[in-house]
Amino acid sequence: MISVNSLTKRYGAVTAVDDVSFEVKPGQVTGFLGPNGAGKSTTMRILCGLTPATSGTATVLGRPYAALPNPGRHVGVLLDASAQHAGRTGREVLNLGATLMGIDRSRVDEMLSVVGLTDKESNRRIRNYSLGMRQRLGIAHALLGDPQVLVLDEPANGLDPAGIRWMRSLLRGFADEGGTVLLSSHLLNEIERVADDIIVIGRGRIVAQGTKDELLRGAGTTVRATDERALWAALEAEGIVAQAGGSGALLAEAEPAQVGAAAAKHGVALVELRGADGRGLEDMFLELTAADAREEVAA
Ligand SMILES: Nc1ncnc2c1ncn2[C@@H]1O[C@H](COP(=O)(O)OP(=O)(O)OP(=O)(O)O)[C@@H](O)[C@H]1O
Repeated sequence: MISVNSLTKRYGAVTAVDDVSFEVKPGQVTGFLGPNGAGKSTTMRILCGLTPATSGTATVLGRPYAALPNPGRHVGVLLDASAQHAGRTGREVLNLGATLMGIDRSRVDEMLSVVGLTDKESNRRIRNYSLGMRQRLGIAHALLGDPQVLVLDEPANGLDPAGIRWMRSLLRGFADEGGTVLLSSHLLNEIERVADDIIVIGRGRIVAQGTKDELLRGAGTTVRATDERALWAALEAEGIVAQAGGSGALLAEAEPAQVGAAAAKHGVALVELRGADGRGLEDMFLELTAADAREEVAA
């Protein structure tokens, strides 16, 4: 469990994180979504004790990260895959991690195989790794201590499509076994495909949070009948507001079950009944991104 309460971080005149609160539950993948510069990394750095907050609190498993005994055994962190010593081999980095955490070195081989780094690759120096290989090594490092919580900042960066798919199934499996996952990305599509819960951040503030279904579900119901006039009348009689949705369909401001019941009550045969397309999240995210892009151009 991760808990962030009224977290604020200011760098001089810049408020990178502005009164942010959210919870990340076990057994779920929570996507932390926001355009570049939204405050994702800063929030995660505070959560992992790398940056002090200006105000507010962030706890993992009920304590600030720094107060966890042997934190690597509880929280796997990947914030910057390129932050490892470039002159060390991947295997050396993992061996060092295992020693620091007091873990048997056999776990190193296990994790190398989980992330798909071959023996030969693991013995190369990190300066010769591609970004995708660095991400894989970072994930191996995060998983090394067999933690209950994973905090991953843009882990899919640099991975090829097969790598991204692999990462998704790894995170899904981790959460299905009861693990807690906080995963950041600036790509809606990436988050949409793996997350159960989504937190959207823009300019340091949370602009939306909820389950993926809640956020992606559009308001209302698309409904179509062979007799359009009868459908209008049935909805009106039941006090359901509707508007024309194009091609004979109506967009009703009610849940599909209510709309279906209204049609049945008035003997109207339906040919289509479904929740309206959820474009709300994408529109909101594009607005955030567009506003930031405009600012950058203007600067
Ligand atoms: N050390 C720092 N000093 C000054 N400003 C900073 C510092 N770190 C971050 N910022 C600013 O805080 C804001 C949030 O940055 P942050 O890196 O948290 O965003 P992000 O959502 O992780 O972006 P990205 O997707 O590009 O990684 C930005 O305006 C950034 O310039």
